[in-house]
Amino acid sequence: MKQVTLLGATGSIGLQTIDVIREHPELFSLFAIAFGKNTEKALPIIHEFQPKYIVVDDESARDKIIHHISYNPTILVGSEAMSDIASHPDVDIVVNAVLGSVGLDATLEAIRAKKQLAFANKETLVTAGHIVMKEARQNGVELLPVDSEHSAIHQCLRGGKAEEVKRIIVTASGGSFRDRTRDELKDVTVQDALNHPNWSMGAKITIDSATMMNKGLEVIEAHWLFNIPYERIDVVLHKESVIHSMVEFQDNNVMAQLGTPDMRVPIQYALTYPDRIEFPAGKGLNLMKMGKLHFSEMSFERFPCLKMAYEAGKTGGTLPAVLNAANEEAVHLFLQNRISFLQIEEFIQRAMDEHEVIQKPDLETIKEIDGWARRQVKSYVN
Ligand SMILES: NC(=O)C1=CN([C@@H]2O[C@H](COP(=O)(O)OP(=O)(O)OC[C@H]3O[C@@H](n4cnc5c(N)ncnc54)[C@H](OP(=O)(O)O)[C@@H]3O)[C@@H](O)[C@H]2O)C=CC1
Ligand SMILES: CC(=O)[C@@H](O)[C@H](O)COP(=O)(O)O
Ligand SMILES: [Mn+2]
Repeated sequence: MKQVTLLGATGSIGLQTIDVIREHPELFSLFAIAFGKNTEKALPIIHEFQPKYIVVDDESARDKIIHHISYNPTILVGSEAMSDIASHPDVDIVVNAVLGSVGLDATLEAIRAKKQLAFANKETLVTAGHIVMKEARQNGVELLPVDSEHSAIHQCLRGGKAEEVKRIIVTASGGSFRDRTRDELKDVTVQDALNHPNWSMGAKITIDSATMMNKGLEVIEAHWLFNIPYERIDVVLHKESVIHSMVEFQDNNVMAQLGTPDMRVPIQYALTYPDRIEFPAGKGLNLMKMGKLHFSEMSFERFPCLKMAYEAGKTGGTLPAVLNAANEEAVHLFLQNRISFLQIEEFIQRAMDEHEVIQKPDLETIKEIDGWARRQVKSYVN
């Protein structure tokens, strides 16, 4: 029986991880959970699985749950406690499904404690990929991707050697506004942007899909996970999200991974790796029913966020941390109806332009710059 720590239990990936654990009670036990503020979603999980440790973001969340619990878990508050449950000696697998760069310390602690790490928290790798991957190498830990594209690439690479890879082809659905021109983006609403054509996901990543920043973050994530230079990572528009990504090898063979848009599939893959087991609650892919699959060229003019991400990734140093933090803050402001959709990209570009890049930053510098970028973006609104 594997003991699991689930960070971000109340989110979209968190709840789908719970589904996978529920399907396989003989394999997985929920040892610890962390979440932010959503006590309504947390309480049913706590009642059903009775995790030994519960970590919440602040005191008010703890006060809301404490009188509804009928056993004696340890309840802790704050990000340090999140690192503690990610590195607890009794834990076998850590699922990092927290949103944003706030997941960074817990990722590093899980790696240092040599845990099997099922990894959804892409912002961590964008912000501090060089530090995370160095720790992973030193501790002999492989990050098992949960992100559907990276799970696809991981599966395509199985048995292959990195030097045999010609390029990675990451597929992009195009997001909520894929059929609109830039002119048609001026007055779009939050509600419009949250309407992803294929996937049901958390709010922030759904907005990232609409701006194409999600793909930008994923290009940087792929660079770090698979050690591939940016020049050999391409993005192609594929509106059905059936091919989750592809790998082209030196001999022109192309491996693709296909499946229904169901995140429980890559989550289970990361939990059971290197084995594959049944997932009775899922549906198989029916290509006859789909009929056709479509592909078209990506445009940096239509989707400038992708261009910014390539630029940040290639420049390296602190620029990806600025890209990520500025994006997190701008998306937050858009979700609060305080800025327009097109101001998201405008604010990210401005923060990047105002930043003087520091190469090979340490963790402290990264955190400082992350804070700086967030303050800059907030200041653009006033
Ligand atoms: N959703 C998807 O299908 C996919 C998501 N991903 C990645 O997975 C990650 C999670 O995404 P998603 O599930 O959509 O996001 P959600 O917004 O749905 O969930 C985020 C989770 O993180 C928790 N959280 C946020 N801040 C804190 C904090 N300071 N301390 C502790 N917990 C915190 C939230 O708690 P609470 O809500 O209780 O405040 C919630 O449980 C992201 O990095 C995303 O890019 C990747 C591929 C697909
Ligand atoms: C499910 C998943 O992994 C998301 O990151 C998804 O890929 C978003 O789709 P697009 O960014 O391609 O719209
Ligand atoms: Mn993805």
